[in-house]
Amino acid sequence: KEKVEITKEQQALVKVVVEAYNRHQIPQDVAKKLLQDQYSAEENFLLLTEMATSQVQVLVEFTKNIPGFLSLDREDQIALLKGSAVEAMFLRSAQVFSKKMPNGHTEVLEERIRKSGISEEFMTPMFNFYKSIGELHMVEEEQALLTTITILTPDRPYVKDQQAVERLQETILDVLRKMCVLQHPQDPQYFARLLGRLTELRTLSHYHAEMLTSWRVNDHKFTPLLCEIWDVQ
Ligand SMILES: O=C(NC1CCCCC1)[C@H](C1CCCCC1)n1c(-c2ccc(-c3nnn[nH]3)cc2)nc2ccccc21
Repeated sequence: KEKVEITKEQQALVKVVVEAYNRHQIPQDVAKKLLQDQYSAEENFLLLTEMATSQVQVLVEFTKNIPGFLSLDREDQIALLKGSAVEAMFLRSAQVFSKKMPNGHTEVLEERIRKSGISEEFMTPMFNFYKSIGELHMVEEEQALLTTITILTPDRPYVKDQQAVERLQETILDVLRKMCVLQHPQDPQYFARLLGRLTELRTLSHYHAEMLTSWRVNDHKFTPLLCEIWDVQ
């Protein structure tokens, strides 16, 4: 039985990433807001674009704390941010949805999202993903490292030096693998299941452009930042 241990520098890396991940989190208030009131499709679409815009800004700040990210080619940094923004948004949404809430609140939140204005056909894949993330009961280190692995995906469009990104991603994968073994000794497949969610996440994000245009609102207005990142308008 191999003795798995996390080295001193791996511990330091996790600390930096988790602190940055927690520091750069948009206020949890989107769930609270949704639980407080029922909004019209127009108001919900506006809320989504506001939350998504602030999350992209937060993501940019977060990546500055990923060891090695700022040493990448500057255009590659942009390509990685652009390529992972939608996945990071759904991953964050899944984490917000899976947060422990008082009895019945998750059901209300689900209902509010189902009635928010998104077209019905996307509900199943979206909630299947949210529930599959929830079932993992990820600790915050796993959430932060999984988001980092998503950002450091070498085969995003327009990335020139894929090897450099691969090296950074492998560093994170290695420490996440060890953490999973230590955190879930009874479940040797846990790390593999965690990575399997990234495949589900990529599939879900393929629907994104269609999801946006399918919102039952008269005018799909986006912020300039979202036009850049989401390739809309
Ligand atoms: O605000 C939100 N998500 C933010 C969470 C934090 C990071 C940035 C995004 C939206 C809510 C907006 C208002 C109407 C209800 C959904 N949201 C979504 C969600 C729904 C549809 C699309 C989408 N994408 N393209 N078309 N529709 C994206 C995300 N899933 C959520 C699960 C839990 C809590 C909020 C959730």
